[in-house]
Amino acid sequence: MTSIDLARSNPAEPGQIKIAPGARPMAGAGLSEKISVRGLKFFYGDSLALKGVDLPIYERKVTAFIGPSGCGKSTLLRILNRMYDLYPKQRAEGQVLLDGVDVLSPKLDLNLLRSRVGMVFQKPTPFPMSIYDNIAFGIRLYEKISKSELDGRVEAALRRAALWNEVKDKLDASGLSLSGGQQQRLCIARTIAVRPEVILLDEPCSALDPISTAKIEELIDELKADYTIAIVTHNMQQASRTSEFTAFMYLGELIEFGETQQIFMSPHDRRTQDYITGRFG
Ligand SMILES: Nc1ncnc2c1ncn2[C@@H]1O[C@H](COP(=O)(O)OP(=O)(O)OP(=O)(O)O)[C@@H](O)[C@H]1O
Repeated sequence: MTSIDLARSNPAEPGQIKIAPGARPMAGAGLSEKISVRGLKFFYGDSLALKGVDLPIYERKVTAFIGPSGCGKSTLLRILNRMYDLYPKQRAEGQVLLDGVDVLSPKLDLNLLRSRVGMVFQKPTPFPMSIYDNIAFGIRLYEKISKSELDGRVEAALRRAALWNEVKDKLDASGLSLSGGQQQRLCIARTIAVRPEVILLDEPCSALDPISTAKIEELIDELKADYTIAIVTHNMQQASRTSEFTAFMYLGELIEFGETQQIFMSPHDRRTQDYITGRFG
């Protein structure tokens, strides 16, 4: 019995999560859990922002986090590579297993974690340096390689981010001289360059025009062949176009998780339905 069957045969009361914690939709269909979020709570000081979230994130699939403003989407995403660690008074409880290893462990090497789990932010954030160095910077941080190898890695990352043809003749120009959409692809190239396994995208298109947005969505579609991707988005069409799985959150809780088509076509929870049909949020 899949979690979706479980939810159908055992309808939840309002306020309950409708899938069994840690359940695996389509289990047996070749899915492997890259990240397992278990009983995750998150505190900003004394304020509880995540109230015990259980969620699988499947390998080489795109998982979208959706829900109204303030429900905890970005908080959840930022936990996956311990970004919150940069801020005092923020703390997580529970487990976030990456290939079975708890990334919340205080003993974890955070540099290594962030090379395995890369992040792209809402606003493009190129470093104030050349296009070439934007990509090379991260590689140099983690590896000692020759100049020609480095050139190859920079080119490969820019190609993979569908930016090479637009920048190959001006690699020395500042990353900040690019358009917003190009800057965001530069940030994705920078993330890919260090060969992560997971890419976290926090509303990566919200500052972009429709053409740049379409390019990023195409890119996400290509990247999922090699990477596990989690994306926070306010754009329901974007969630349905880009993701295979969707997690709907509300007031710090995971209300419903499942295959994107199921969530959008036949959500089990009234709140999910109300949100995706635009009744609130
Ligand atoms: N730095 C912070 N200090 C205190 N509370 C915070 C902080 N950042 C977020 N919160 C609170 O945590 C809750 C979840 O916020 P979060 O940013 O994760 O929501 P979100 O779903 O990503 O929202 P949005 O869609 O508006 O970006 C909110 O109640 C928010 O006010």
